Amino acid sequence: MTNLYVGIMSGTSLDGIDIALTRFNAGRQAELVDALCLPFPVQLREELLSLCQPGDDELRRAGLAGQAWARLAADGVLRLLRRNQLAADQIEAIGSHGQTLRHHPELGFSWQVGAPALLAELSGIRVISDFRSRDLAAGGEGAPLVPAFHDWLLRDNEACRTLVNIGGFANLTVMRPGEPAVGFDSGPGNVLLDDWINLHLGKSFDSNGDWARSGQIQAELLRSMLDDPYFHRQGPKSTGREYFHRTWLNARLKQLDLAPEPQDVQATLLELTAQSIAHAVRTHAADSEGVFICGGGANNTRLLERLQNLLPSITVSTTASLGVHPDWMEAIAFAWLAWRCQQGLPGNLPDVTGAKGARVLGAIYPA
Ligand SMILES: Nc1ncnc2c1ncn2[C@@H]1O[C@H](COP(=O)(O)OP(=O)(O)OP(=O)(O)O)[C@@H](O)[C@H]1O
Ligand SMILES: CC(=O)N[C@H]1[C@@H]2OC[C@@H](O2)[C@@H](O)[C@@H]1O[C@H](C)C(=O)O
Repeated sequence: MTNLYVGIMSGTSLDGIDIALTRFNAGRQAELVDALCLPFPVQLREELLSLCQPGDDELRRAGLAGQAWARLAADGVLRLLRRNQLAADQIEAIGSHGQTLRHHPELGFSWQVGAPALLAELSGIRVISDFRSRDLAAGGEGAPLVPAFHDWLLRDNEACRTLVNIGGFANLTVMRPGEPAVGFDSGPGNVLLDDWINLHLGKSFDSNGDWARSGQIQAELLRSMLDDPYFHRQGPKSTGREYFHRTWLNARLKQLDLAPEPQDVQATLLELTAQSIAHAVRTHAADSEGVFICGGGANNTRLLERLQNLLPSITVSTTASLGVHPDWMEAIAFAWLAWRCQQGLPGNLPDVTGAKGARVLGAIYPA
């Protein structure tokens, strides 16, 4: 056994496919051997984004987009193997999340495309996929799943520690000594920020939060957004593009009869992300010795500054200070979920997702 696993994640930001080659051992260690990110070709990104909303001929288009996703992922896996001089049969399994097109825990399903059988065929490696549906079948949200990995790898037995993954959406993991971990999606992370800057400046994201920094926070708009019941609901809870989207923002601008400068809206959206995370930390993790950020949002210096400001008594840093590169945490987590499945071990935390019990997650597509 090589204990080598590949984790593949492409999240709700739709920026690209993250692939992490990882070695696990029973000593609760995850060694990141190598990783890469494959940006989506523009057409595939647009198609996947469009498939996140109801549209024409969706089933055929989703079938094709899933295959294109698998071909791109397989190229990345093979590239990673080549540059590490590894053969396919040296990899125990790939853990592939796929691309979420719909997340409806209230209806009992969460749907990811990513043609896992094709990925197994093209890579010659066993693929484990469809990680969310067993948790949903057991009455859970099917998300967030990464808290189980955070808990396995980064729990501190002496002090309360909080991890926040800021991707398209943001999720929290609170680990308090002697207690089960708490975790949930706090709300939007970068998704509204990316959409707004794309609409006004044609950029895919607001590098370092510089554009947001140039604007003025609009108090009335911020209050109206923070009033949304999602932020006040108790967990288990998870969310997605079905709920927080451009129309959600536009409805508030319209209702308040506001037409702020675009950079003021960007500043307010960044503040929404920061305040919703800070609220979740204050409510569930006020005694944390530290808040550690991972995901693409860890690169947004303005967002980190605002979080530190809103949480003056807690040190805010990134998971780099815990030895895990913030950009690869989620991909490593999906390698870990494959490792758990291979061993017949549960991948979910029922206290986090709300499932009736711990379940082995994933469907296996042999090599
Ligand atoms: N230098 C940067 N400055 C500001 N924001 C950044 C920077 N780098 C990345 N980001 C943000 O991070 C996002 C990507 O984050 P990530 O890859 O963690 O998302 P994801 O995995 O798609 O999302 P999710 O965790 O919701 O599934 C980008 O869309 C962008 O908004
Ligand atoms: C349905 C879905 O794809 N949800 C993502 C999304 O991105 C962040 C947050 O919303 C989280 O719930 C989840 O991803 C991570 C990997 C998770 O399940 O932990």
